[in-house]
Amino acid sequence: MRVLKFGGSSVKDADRIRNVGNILQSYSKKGIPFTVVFSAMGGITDLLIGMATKASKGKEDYKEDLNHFIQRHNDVIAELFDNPTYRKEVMEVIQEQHETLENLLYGIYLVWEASPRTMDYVLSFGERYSAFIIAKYMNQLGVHSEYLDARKIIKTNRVFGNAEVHLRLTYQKIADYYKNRTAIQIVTGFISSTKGGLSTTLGRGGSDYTAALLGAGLEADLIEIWTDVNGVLTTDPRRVKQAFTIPKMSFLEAVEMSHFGAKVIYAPTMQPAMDRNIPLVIKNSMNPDHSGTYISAEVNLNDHPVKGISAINNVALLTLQGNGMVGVPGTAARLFRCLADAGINIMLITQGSSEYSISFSILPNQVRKASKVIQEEFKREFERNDLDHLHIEKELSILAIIGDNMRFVPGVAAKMMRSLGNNGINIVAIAQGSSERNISVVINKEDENKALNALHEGFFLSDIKVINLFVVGTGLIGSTLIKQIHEQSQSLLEDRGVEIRLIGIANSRKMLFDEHGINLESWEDDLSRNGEAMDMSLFKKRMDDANVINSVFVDNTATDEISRQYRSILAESIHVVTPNKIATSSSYEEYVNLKRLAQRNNVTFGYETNVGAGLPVISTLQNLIHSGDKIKKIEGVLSGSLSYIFNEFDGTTPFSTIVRKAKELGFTEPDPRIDLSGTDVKRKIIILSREAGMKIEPDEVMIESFLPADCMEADTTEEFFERLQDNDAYFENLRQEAAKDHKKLRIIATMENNTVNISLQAVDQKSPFYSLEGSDNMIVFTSHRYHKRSLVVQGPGAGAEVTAAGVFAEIINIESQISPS
Ligand SMILES: NC(=O)C1=CN([C@@H]2O[C@H](COP(=O)(O)OP(=O)(O)OC[C@H]3O[C@@H](n4cnc5c(N)ncnc54)[C@H](O)[C@@H]3O)[C@@H](O)[C@H]2O)C=CC1
Ligand SMILES: N[C@@H](CC=O)C(=O)O
Repeated sequence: MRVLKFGGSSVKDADRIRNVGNILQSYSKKGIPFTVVFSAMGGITDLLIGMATKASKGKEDYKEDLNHFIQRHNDVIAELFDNPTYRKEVMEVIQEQHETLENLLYGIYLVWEASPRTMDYVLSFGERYSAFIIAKYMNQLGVHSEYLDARKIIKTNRVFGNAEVHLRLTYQKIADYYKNRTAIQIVTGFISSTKGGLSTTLGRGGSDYTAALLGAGLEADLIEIWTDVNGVLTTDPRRVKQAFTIPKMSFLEAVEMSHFGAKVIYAPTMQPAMDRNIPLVIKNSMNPDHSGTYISAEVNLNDHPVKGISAINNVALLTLQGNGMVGVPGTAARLFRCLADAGINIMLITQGSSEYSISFSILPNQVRKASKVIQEEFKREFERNDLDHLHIEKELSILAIIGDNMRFVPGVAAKMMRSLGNNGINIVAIAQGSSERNISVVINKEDENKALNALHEGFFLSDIKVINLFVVGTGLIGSTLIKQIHEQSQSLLEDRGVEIRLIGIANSRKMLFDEHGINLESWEDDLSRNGEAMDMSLFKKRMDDANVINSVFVDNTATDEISRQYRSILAESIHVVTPNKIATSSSYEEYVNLKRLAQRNNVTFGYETNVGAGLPVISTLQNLIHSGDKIKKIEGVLSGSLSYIFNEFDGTTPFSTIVRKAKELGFTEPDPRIDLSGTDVKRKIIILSREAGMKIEPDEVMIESFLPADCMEADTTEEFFERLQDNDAYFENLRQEAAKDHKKLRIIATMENNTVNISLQAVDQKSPFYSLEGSDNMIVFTSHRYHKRSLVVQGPGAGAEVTAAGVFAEIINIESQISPS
């Protein structure tokens, strides 16, 4: 025998009832013996409570609710019953019930009173209507069924509203009633009666309880709870899109999940089934082919250690602390006794072994009462300052990871903390029972979504890591980066299990957000058509509000308006990756602070492309330093554009034309004066010197300008080019002077003996810089370990493809940092 139970959502209208009818018909055809429990149609119980409450306050508009109630049922009957005989039969009975309910409510309205006893009777109408209508409908479908009012078989005490069942008597009555019955029994959920026949109700989760009682009384093989989701999910699917059905779980795991907000099953009411070891299955009436979740006593040691993650949204944490607690037996007992006496339910308790404080969480609406009873209980201790003030924190959430197998696996708690910590989520309190089936943390409510996603990714989706990008700057480097990500996204997913989602994008004019990911093909059109005006503080707010895990901010601009924001972005535990050199080459303090901030918040501050574009210059230097080497000298051609310009400058083409070409090829800065003035090289050598351990400020770099002064005085880029053209002869002269001695011109930056300088030099064939080509950079590190022969990094040091690829690589590398395993 199976017991099936359908909740209100499965029978909320005629369509849903037809759907349930099809399910039951197929069971009947397969010859599976079963009985079915029904809740009231979705929303009906609330409607009944509302109308009775209004009537008890003498409000006449209860009648509107009543009419709505009557109309909903009449409509369902009209839709379901095409057979006139059935329809007439049903309507006659229902009409009578309408009148009884109407009279009952009128009585409440007259006496201005609805006692819990009366209320239970009013509520019984909901289930009685639904089960009766469905029983008749099943007969119309040709399935021989009978309506069973559970008040005949479920007997309780007289605690109206939340009655306690006389189990033995009830089981006996169930067994007796079902003996020799051939028709399928269609039973009212939630309602019961006293031995004397007064209507009672079974409290929260009541229809599940009815199903469990029937299961136990009939010694059923299986109890099927039919709802509107595919079983118990790993977590709340409204918060975590990747949540999926847990195929199997133990009774105790189900109990833990239900305590922590999984609404699918109210496990305490399942006790009768658990006592008699009757498995349950949670299924979706809108998707009957889905196997749902099977819940039994069995614990499979091969199962994943964590089965589910649940959350209790909005709790308060109270902390009682003070020296007067240390080593004093009975403090905890007094605290929890006074709270229990006040009817305050405690959801989580934590106490450090120092015994200095006890923290516990309760619902926020109980804080005032809890505070009052604690003040009274510990009045003397507070007066004597043995206890500090009661500390109250609100706007918190409890998150719990749940699983039987956690107790066999070390490192689960560590993984939990790491997943949260890597996403900048502060843990206010931690609790783990010695059953090790549940580890709970208290966090700020505003972090709840992010935390659920971080944990879900950490425990269930370690095969796929999502990186959420916020990109500012869509010029040469920005647009090339997005193109590269688009081209590479499929293989990144397949080969590395990394999904890169572009959540926000902006240029100097517009910004656009989509938490599901901006289309990487049409982003340009979408941004210009649908984007809103760019405002960096709003961009940051949107980024904070999105509160997504593994967030990476990418600055592809050349402005300090954006780089000034890194501090606050890193402080929010958002990774920063940038080819923009302004922050790292500004004051030493800023450079150090940003690095520290990133470290403290466990995020990447990635600026490898600041020097040498896509070449591994900074990482090579960092590896030398981290492994204990000491840098004696850095010498380099650090500008890709200047390298290109001087490599091309052979007398056949004027200097200014080559500079224009360098800009067209994407080698120069957006403003080429930054390159030609030596500022870009200065920024790079500052960064390298700092990485090598030197505390250098920008004004300490000695730079020999090689540009005629009038060029630098140009107001616009175009004017700059014109003045450069006027000076073509000057540059040609410099070139010829060098060429006379078989030398080539190079801008070389040097750091040695705590001094840094940049100069235009004519180098001969013996110099490593002589044979550079294209936009080559060459950086020569001389160190304690590399003193006979230097370590050299050489290659193209500018250009959209190589630079964007360098930025891309830093983004991908963040994956290893977010990997929780
Ligand atoms: N071109 C190269 O080879 C290399 C460039 N870089 C760096 O890459 C960065 C980007 O260079 P490009 O793409 O060539 O520049 P670009 O001028 O082509 O693009 C800059 C982008 O930033 C946006 N932008 C400017 N100010 C903004 C603001 N206040 N708010 C929002 N967006 C703003 C612009 O709208 C534009 O989309 C620069 O910092 C440059 O130094 C670094 C290494 C190599
Ligand atoms: N403008 C820069 C580009 C890389 O930083 C250069 O010329 O090297």
